[in-house]
Amino acid sequence: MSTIPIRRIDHNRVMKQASALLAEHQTVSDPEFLRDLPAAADDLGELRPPEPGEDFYVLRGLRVPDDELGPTPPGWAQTDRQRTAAWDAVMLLLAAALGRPFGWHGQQAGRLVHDIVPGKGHETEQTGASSTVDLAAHNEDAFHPGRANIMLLGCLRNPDHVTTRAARVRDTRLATDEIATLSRPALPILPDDAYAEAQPSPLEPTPMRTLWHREDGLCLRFDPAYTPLEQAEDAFMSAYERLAGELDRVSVGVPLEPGDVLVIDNDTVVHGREPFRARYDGTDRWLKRVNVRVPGRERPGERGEHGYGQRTIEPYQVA
Ligand SMILES: O=C(O)CCC(=O)C(=O)O
Ligand SMILES: [Fe+2]
Repeated sequence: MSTIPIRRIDHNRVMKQASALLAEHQTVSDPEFLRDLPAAADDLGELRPPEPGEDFYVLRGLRVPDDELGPTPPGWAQTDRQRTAAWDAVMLLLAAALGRPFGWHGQQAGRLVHDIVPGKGHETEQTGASSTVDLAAHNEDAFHPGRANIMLLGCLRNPDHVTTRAARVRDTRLATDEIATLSRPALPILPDDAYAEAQPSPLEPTPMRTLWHREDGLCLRFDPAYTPLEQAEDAFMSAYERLAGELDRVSVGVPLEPGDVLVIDNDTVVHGREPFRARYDGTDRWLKRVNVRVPGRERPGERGEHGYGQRTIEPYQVA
């Protein structure tokens, strides 16, 4: 259970589409870029979404010319977006071949492609900008009913071979009563530190299910760092700890290399990252992240949740 599924991707084919889009449009935030994206993604050919048994995988084959990237920015807001426009385009092409990329009003200025770099002062947070702490296994944006179905993490740079981790809930072994306990709404999950203006939210926290079911099997909604576990009842807490232990047991280390794109089913897989020491000298680890919605994938138990007032940005439309 410790191997990482790898799917090959053709560098020239993807780059040809990315270059063609960027030749027409200056930046990936052009509305026309997004208008032309679906057709360009179609031309990439079939990209299979994560599926049961392979609900995360690494797309490998893209080559990143390190000297063309420029220095790793000290924070997402300092990214030279012109210089990495090709990689933003690549990430959006892959995302559009799998579903519909979207953003968040409250994250990274609403951008569709997030830059994940270690940030001074954020070392011990439970967010992508941290470094010295173990980033605990979590579903992305678990606090929100509109979170991604699929998440892409593309690696531009990872000089110290820092390991991302992924764990599938369907590999865990839990007792029937533990599954039943975790399938009842119990505790809320609160907005994470990447949503600074949502904290504290004036809205009443919503009790949420940790485990739930999709047509094809068990799913989870898990983010212990933002769950007020001190409010848990004993039976819930022991089931939750069992789940956390099992996720740890089945987790797989994914040391992303430049050009790798990790594709994760955000309903069945949690991800985290080992601690590392940031360099803050322009050579740091640098990932690009895109959230993807798969139309028709409902989470029935979550209808009506307020999502703490956080709103998605969904400019990507398929004709
Ligand atoms: O840095 C990583 O490998 C993962 C960070 C993370 O959880 C994220 O960007 O959502
Ligand atoms: Fe994450």
